[in-house]
Amino acid sequence: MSIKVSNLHFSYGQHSILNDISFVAEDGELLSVLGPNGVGKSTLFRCILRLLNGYQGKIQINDVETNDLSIEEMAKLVAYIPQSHYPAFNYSVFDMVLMGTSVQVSAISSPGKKQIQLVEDALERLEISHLKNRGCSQISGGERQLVLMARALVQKSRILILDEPTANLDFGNQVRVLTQVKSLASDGYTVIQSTHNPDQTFLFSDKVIAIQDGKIIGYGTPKDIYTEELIQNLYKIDSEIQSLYDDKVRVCIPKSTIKREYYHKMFSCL
Ligand SMILES: Nc1ncnc2c1ncn2[C@@H]1O[C@H](COP(=O)(O)OP(=O)(O)OP(=O)(O)O)[C@@H](O)[C@H]1O
Repeated sequence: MSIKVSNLHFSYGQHSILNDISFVAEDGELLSVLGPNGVGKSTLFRCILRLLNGYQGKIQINDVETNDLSIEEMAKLVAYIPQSHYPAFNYSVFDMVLMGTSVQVSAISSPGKKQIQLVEDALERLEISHLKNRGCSQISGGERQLVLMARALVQKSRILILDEPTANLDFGNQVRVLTQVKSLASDGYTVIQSTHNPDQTFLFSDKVIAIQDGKIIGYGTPKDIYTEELIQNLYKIDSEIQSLYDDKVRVCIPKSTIKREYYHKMFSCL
């Protein structure tokens, strides 16, 4: 299922945020959105999810404009996974995930065997079945992020939008969550995520868009766009990008963190 954004402009009042944003995310693609704080990544997601109106341009899912779809139709097509947050109610993990099936059952019927099986399958897929009877406020941030992903999976929407899925997670949980995100894309889901980590973006994404000052300043495969110039333009950081393992990995090193003489010694022998 493809999602296509064409010439999108959005402003909060007089404050222009998104300026002529165009990109496509195809079936089975993990597209990452990079950009500094406050650049408009969440605003872009809110436009796609129809939580914000009043934008100019087109947002299409499989060539149908999202404005022509009802909220129910949108929920069947797109699942949103917000940044991990502390839940207001201590629902069990099982119940929290079960809530994702509400798109498939009518308002007056209760979830049946099919929905319960869906929940069991999603918990198993994300390797969190052992947590199913725990309260959502009694699990870790990383586990909670996986619970939110399981809830999105049972919604059975083929497009997943994740707002900084690894925010506040330790390194191990970041890798676990991103590995699951990547595996969902490999299974044919169309996945769009925002992120603040360029190295991980390089490692896990199929495509990247980089936004600065409301405009796309980089769009393509990670290999094409992950450069020192991009890091300078996005974050105003002078960096050295090192390529490892036949360019399967790139690591960004801020030059200011390396002592001058050590820096020269280290890189003159490469
Ligand atoms: N409801 C709102 N009304 C007015 N301005 C807003 C509103 N929501 C966000 N903004 C502003 O719009 C800009 C973009 O915000 P947005 O949350 O989309 O950025 P972001 O790229 O997701 O940031 P971050 O990486 O920090 O999460 C910011 O300057 C923010 O202050």
